[in-house]
Amino acid sequence: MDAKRIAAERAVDYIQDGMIVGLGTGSTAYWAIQKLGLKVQGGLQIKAIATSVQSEELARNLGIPLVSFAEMNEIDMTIDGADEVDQELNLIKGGGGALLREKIVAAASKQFIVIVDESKLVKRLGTFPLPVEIVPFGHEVTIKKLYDLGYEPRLRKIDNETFVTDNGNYIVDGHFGDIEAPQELHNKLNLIPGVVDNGLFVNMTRRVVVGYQDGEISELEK
Ligand SMILES: O=C(CO)[C@H](O)[C@H](O)COP(=O)(O)O
Repeated sequence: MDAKRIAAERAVDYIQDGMIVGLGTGSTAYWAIQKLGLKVQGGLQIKAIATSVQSEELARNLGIPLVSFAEMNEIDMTIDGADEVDQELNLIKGGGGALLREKIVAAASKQFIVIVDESKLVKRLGTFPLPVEIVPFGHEVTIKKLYDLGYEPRLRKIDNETFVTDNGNYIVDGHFGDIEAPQELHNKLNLIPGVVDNGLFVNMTRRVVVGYQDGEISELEK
């Protein structure tokens, strides 16, 4: 079985009746939502809030009841993927462009479980290009300010069209080299006018479920 799927399905075992569940975005979260859908069809009583339009549609098609922040303000458990996980369980996320909603949902969650395959584990964050969500207005000057920070920002494009997030914003991707102080960098980036948020998730998760090619699973805890 796919290593991402193994991790995702293991994490879903933590979901219990009555919970409000945050649904992640991406190819690993896809498997968690699928498994959750099967459990709901089998009688599990939960309500969910999604981190993207894509995950919301998937959940709806599977019959998972959805809620919004207008109806509650705390999530019991969120399960989401990541692009990189370091030894402190800090993350880079946003490869799928959903980092802002993912961070809002993770920050509103009592527990935030991250699901990855082994390829996402790194000693230090920074090989994966860090996504930064920026507003379209003045994006040229925002990108210049990012460049001045030592970042080599590239406006994300899909099929030659500028990628637009579910929030109507743009994403830039770029390298900072090895990210030695993720919290510091996170704060610096978010202070730039025009930056909405960035893909660094520092000190947000205490549990990472890792799936391996050979079918093994491990859980990293903090
Ligand atoms: O942050 C994300 C989307 O914004 C994803 O969780 C991240 O990109 C990992 O994706 P995948 O599970 O497809 O490898």
